[in-house]
Amino acid sequence: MTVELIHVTKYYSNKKAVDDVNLTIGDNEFFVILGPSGSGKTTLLRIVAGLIEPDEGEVRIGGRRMNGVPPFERNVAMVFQNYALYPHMTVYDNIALNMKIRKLKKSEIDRRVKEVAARLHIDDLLDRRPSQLSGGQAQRVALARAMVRNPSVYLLDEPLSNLDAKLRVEMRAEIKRFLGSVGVPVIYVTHDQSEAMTLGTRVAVMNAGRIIQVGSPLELYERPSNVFVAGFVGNPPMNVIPLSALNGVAPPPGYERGEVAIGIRPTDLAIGSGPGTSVRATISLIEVLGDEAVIHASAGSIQLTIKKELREVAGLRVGDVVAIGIDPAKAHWFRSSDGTRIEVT
Ligand SMILES: Nc1ncnc2c1ncn2[C@@H]1O[C@H](COP(=O)(O)OP(=O)(O)OP(=O)(O)O)[C@@H](O)[C@H]1O
Repeated sequence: MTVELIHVTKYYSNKKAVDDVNLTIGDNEFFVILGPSGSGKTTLLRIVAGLIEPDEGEVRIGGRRMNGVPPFERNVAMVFQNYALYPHMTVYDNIALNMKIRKLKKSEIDRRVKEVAARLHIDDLLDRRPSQLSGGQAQRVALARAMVRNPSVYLLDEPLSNLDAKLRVEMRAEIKRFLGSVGVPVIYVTHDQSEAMTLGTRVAVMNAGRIIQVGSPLELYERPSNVFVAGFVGNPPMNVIPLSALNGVAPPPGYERGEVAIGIRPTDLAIGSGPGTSVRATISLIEVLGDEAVIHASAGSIQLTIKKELREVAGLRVGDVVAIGIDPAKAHWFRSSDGTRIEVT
């Protein structure tokens, strides 16, 4: 089964919430749509589900045109941000409902509910109602309900957004384990780049209704196609500095200094002099993140973010003036005019 979106556009009033999206998502793909709030991710997912009709373009599932086909005929399983469990039903009945509607045998329903509940460690919760569940338990019930269905495609809309950090990481692993090899496309929407990078076999970065770049997590990280992707993928974001503000680094061949910006990942900056050039900067903030630290420093109008292992920077204090080494071999280059990437070979 593949999911194809061909020139899909959706307007709200005269604003394009989804703007000419073209994607083909294959079997066995765990496809993540990553973008900031309001970029059109949910609208796109709902178009695949059939909950919203596009104004232009075509949706195909398994090669069949789906425009005008109601959601229940598309055989998609959707897990919503807020779980959308039926409050008056037990966990068991919430999971079983779709199979009851499809008139499966009672014994078969019972077998499948118990099997999926055991896999998701919710087998002791089957008699409870949704109001008696924690967020993480409710999330697993919503997932279980989707997983008993053998759908043509799984659609998940920020299913982990209500969980605390620890449970989110645990659930991420469970989702990857259960849905990573189901043999049908999984489309997963998130605004969290670390979730996208750990879950996705491919990731589409979306902004203002448009797909900005599609690639593997590594491709997006190593070759962001523009400044937006460079700033959205990777934590903390890449440093992007107009070259006119930086002495000692030459622009790429064929460009003037004023035409380009240099991008350097926080992990690629050196503290102290390294290969390349260096700038003197004053440390304004030190954030300790477990065994790593993020140092914020300013050099005139330039703000820099540097990420290092904690033990490497243990002696530094706010207010210290340090040399920050910028190695052009680690640089990404972007056109100042439109933010697009310049390939330097
Ligand atoms: N029913 C609607 N009527 C009018 N505008 C809408 C409607 N639904 C969404 N929009 C607008 O369409 C754009 C895309 O919204 P959408 O919910 O798809 O974004 P999103 O990327 O999923 O955001 P979030 O991460 O905040 O859920 C936004 O500008 C939003 O305000």
